[in-house]
Amino acid sequence: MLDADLVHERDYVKGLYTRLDELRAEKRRQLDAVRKAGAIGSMQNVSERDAFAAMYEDRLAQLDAVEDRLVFGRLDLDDGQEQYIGRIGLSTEDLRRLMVDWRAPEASHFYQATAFDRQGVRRRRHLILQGREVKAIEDDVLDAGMLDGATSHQGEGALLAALNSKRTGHMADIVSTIQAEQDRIIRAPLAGALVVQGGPGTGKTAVALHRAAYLLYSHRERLKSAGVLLVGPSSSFMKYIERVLPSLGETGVVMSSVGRLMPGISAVPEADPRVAALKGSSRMVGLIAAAVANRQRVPAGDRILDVEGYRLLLTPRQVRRARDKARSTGKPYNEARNTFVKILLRELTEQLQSKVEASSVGNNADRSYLAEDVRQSRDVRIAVNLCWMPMTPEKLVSELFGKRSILDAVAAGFTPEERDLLRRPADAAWTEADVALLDEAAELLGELDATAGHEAARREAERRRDLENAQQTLNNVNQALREQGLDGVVEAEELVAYQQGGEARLTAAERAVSDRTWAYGHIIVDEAQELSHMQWRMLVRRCPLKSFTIVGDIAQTSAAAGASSWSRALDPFFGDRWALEELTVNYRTPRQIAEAAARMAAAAGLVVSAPKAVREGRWAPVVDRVAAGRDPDGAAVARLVEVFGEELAAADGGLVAVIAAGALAERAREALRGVYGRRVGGGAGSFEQDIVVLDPREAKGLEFDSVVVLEPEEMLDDVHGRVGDLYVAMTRPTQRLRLIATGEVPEGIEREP
Ligand SMILES: Nc1ncnc2c1ncn2[C@@H]1O[C@H](COP(=O)(O)OP(=O)(O)OP(=O)(O)O)[C@@H](O)[C@H]1O
Repeated sequence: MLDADLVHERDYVKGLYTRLDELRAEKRRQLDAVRKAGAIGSMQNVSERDAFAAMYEDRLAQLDAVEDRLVFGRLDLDDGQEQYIGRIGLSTEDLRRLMVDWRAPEASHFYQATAFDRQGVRRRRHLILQGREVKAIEDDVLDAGMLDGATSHQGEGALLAALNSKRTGHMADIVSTIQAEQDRIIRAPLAGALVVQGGPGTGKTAVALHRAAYLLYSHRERLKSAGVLLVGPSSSFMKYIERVLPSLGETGVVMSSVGRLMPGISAVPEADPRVAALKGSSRMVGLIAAAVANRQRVPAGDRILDVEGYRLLLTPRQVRRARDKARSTGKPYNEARNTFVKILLRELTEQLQSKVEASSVGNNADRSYLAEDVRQSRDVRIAVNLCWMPMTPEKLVSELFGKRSILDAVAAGFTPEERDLLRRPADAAWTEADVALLDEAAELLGELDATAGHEAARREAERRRDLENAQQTLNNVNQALREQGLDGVVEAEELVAYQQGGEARLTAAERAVSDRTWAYGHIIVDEAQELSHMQWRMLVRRCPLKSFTIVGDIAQTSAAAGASSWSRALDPFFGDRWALEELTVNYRTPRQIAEAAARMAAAAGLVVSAPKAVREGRWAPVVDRVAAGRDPDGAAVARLVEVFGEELAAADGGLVAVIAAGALAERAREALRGVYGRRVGGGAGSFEQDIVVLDPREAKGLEFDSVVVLEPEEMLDDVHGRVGDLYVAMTRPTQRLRLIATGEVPEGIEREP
């Protein structure tokens, strides 16, 4: 028999879905009306109608995105009120509130209240839904007085149910079970830099994403036009998290991996850690600056230039004076070049004028064409360019690392070995380490096209005009709707609010990604420990207000140029103006596995903040020792194939990952493909399959039901990786871990306390 509470909640939740359906129907009606409005002639033109149609489609998509687990909580307050908490706010037509948005201030009690600090909450109820139906309810009674005669509900807690659920290859939101320490971080003030340190599985990524949604909700005014940027380590990671924000009703966050922050460039990882370390170091600041300065040259001697048959003289002194004047403008290289060119052209024109006058005595005809003659002269153009070449970041960096003579001229402080590491063929793909250098160069070079600034101003003016037109359209649309008897369906305020919000979404998300110089209102960095000094420079440039949320785990650093301490990484940019918060509970990895990983790390000398695991696992880590024979890698892979059926069975339809370093990963993938065919994916973007083979760096930030690590000892040596890599690999599973080793098993893994 269903108890009365469950019946009550089912009724209430049914009502919420009914209201959601009504709103959807209303939006659909508005959409149809706007489409028809064009036909009756009140709309100004088709593009306006399309703009409004797009607006309603967008609204509908938002309402559709919150279908799953629309509501998840209820608070019973001291004053007798009941408050339902869900993905969005909902009210009745006469504005009686039915459900509070989880990001609203009053919803924070749902996540924060405890028996010791009740915050006016008597009871917190979790509603566990399947489809649209309440399957179970679970109460935290905070006010002891309520326990008398009250029913208590058994069953798996909402949190444990979420943690035990099968992984899908895409991250899910945690909005219904955010824990208090996470909630405090999500709702932390916008200003300043907040660093969130936490061991594996503590929900750093989840917190980062929910914080993005929270900030956009509660600081919409400030962030709507500047936007929020969320940066992750790789494109596979961005793919893994891409569904979370839409499920929270947010589509306005710009998401990018560090390798994609320069518009038009899609970088590959830097294969050689020594190169990554060198290109990430602060020494590159001086090198790039020197490379830029090197492109301004004073000729060794006088040059004779032919202009329309007249011989003009360009002296080193002239060039030096023009260069110094241009530099003193303080403008970037390409913009200062305009000053340089103007000065030289003027001086050469004066020379030409004297010569022309000397050769045609008494003729004072218009000489204005002379300046044009000088400008058009091939000799002059070559001479000016040799002194100060217009430059793109790509050309500068490509020639710096591609031409030995240029590198030797500017890299005095670098050893020959270091110069060898910096060399790259001109046609090589740009790497993630290069991107930060290109950005540094772009900053020093400025716009290549002198008219680019004007172009931006023109676009801005156009955008403002569009906005005004849109306001005008608003009135027309309402008029059109009224004519169809739909009076009042579209509120003017609603449309204006949408227009502002919609316009912001377009500006922040679409304009920002194509503009290197875009200044974001806030930047959230995930796996921040991986960033090099040069990458930090690139990010800080994109948020002059220095409003940052920085999440990561120093112990998981694997990038050669990554951080070994927050202070060392951040002090150069934020001084002591950053606050540190810590997450202390591991929600992913079962206790036995988390402890083995922490013991291994400690034995290998890595200091880790090992969080407390929230769950006991069904399995201790399985260690499989295999005779190495003549081909150890072959033996490990053979064993993998042999036991893989067992792992699939244990994962019971969930995801199984094989993590191996270097060439071994490729071999394992081939072997598994031989047996499981297309079920086996590898590397970035393959998480639709239920078997994935990855190297530890690709596995960063991801999780799987079951994980097999091949040759763990190999991940500890410097060739294949660092302790952090094995630590990352071992902490990916939500259920089960197996290690296959032909040699030593790293110390600490097998020893139970
Ligand atoms: N409050 C929560 N409720 C439910 N699940 C949670 C909660 N917090 C974290 N999780 C889950 O724990 C797992 C780990 O979270 P997340 O990936 O954000 O951790 P992380 O700290 O970024 O880990 P890592 O540093 O190892 O990559 C995810 O499956 C996430 O959904």
